[in-house]
Amino acid sequence: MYEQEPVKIFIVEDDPAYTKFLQYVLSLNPDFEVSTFSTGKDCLDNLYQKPSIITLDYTLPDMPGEKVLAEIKAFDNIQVIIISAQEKIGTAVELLKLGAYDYITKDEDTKNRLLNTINNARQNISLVKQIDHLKQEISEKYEFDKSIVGSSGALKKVFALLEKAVKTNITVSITGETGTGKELVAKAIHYNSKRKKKPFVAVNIAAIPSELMESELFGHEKGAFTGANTRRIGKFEEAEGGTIFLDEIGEMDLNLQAKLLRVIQERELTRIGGNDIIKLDIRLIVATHRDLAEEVKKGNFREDLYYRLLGLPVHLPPLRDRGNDIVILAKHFLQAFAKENDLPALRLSAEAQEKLLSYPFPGNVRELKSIMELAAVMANDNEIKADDISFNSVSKETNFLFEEMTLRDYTFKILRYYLDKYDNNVLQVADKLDIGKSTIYRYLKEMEDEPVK
Ligand SMILES: Nc1ncnc2c1ncn2[C@@H]1O[C@H](COP(=O)(O)OP(=O)(O)OP(=O)(O)O)[C@@H](O)[C@H]1O
Repeated sequence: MYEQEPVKIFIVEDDPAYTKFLQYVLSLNPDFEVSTFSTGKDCLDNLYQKPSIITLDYTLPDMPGEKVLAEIKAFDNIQVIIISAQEKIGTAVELLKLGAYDYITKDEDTKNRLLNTINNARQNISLVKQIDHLKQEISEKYEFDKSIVGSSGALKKVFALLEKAVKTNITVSITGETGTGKELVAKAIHYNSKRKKKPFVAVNIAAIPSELMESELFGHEKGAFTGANTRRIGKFEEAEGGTIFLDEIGEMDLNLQAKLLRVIQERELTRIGGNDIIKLDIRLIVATHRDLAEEVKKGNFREDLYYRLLGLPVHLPPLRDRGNDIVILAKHFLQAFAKENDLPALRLSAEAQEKLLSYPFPGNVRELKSIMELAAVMANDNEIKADDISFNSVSKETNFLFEEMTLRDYTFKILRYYLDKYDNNVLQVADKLDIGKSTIYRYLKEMEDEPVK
């Protein structure tokens, strides 16, 4: 957790004897590189040396302590430890408010307290650096064209909408089958927007029991209901300043829909069991695999909420409608998998590509990703062959059942498939399906009267 390089510390102190004492205390740790200054001005003039920590005597001859502190903090986020001859709680509180890291009085315990405080400050510096680094990494990771792979016309339309979405605070409603990248798109919007330094909070409405959902979203006060032993901050408050992503919004029960509507209309909430009104500054992104307009018609979704949430609608097409994106994504996942696992680069043979292109991917991009990872493991050399690609049986079944038709329509579909396959040879088809010829003719007549969807 500690940085490897020496920690640069400035001692700012006008009493030469105390300077010597502090210098001695800090020299006990070989990681510290200490410089001393006897005036505020001297310290400020040397900030370009970028110290990590400054111990600042509160009463300097040339400038008031608060002023030196304010100028240091304005220069950079340096940890300042105030060292003062008197213990004045009011002053200490003021200085902490101004951004001082700690306040230590000159007494016999100064040595231990100082070393402790410096150690804590070092951890703090290291954490702040790590967080900055991670934030930077995340926003690079979510650059649109780096994170959302594909170049089909269908996806280009999505990119154009995303470019618009990031410029404003408009609510975005994302639709698409499972695994089409709805959450990925929501994150990409957040990390490319002005809110990127603030939290992105995702809530899957389908994953939380409805009786817990209100408290999950809006929080509760201590004692609001049996079991509410402490105050709890809800996801909306957690996302303050940032983005809240409500996944599977179509699964929210009607009761809560009314409460959600109020919160987004007013942009404020009250925790369960509380009275305080909490103002919200959040961006809302919702997603669903359902046709919400249809759910409104069926009475499962409030119409007023539907219009509130619609905002900028972004539809993610199923993978089977994205043409060559299947191959581009397959190669992308192979490359990522090889990199993660220190494997040599993996090629995708022409037959393997063909096999992928002929499959309808009911699980969309998520399914393609796991298929490619398995293929990378199964491959005998650096080339993925058609045989290395296996569509798991669950998917085959779902694929077959995917369109959710009536049994009658399934029968017709199967019949049409076999007739195509056997060049309309009714005798052969009757044999394969183990039904009579006349049954086939009867079905064909029915199909003519009412064509298969
Ligand atoms: N265009 C894409 N480029 C790269 N990776 C993608 C793309 N689309 C989806 N993925 C990856 O596929 C997986 C599934 O995506 P995601 O979880 O965003 O889908 P979803 O639509 O939210 O799924 P669900 O509806 O089941 O929650 C993730 O690992 C995601 O990173």
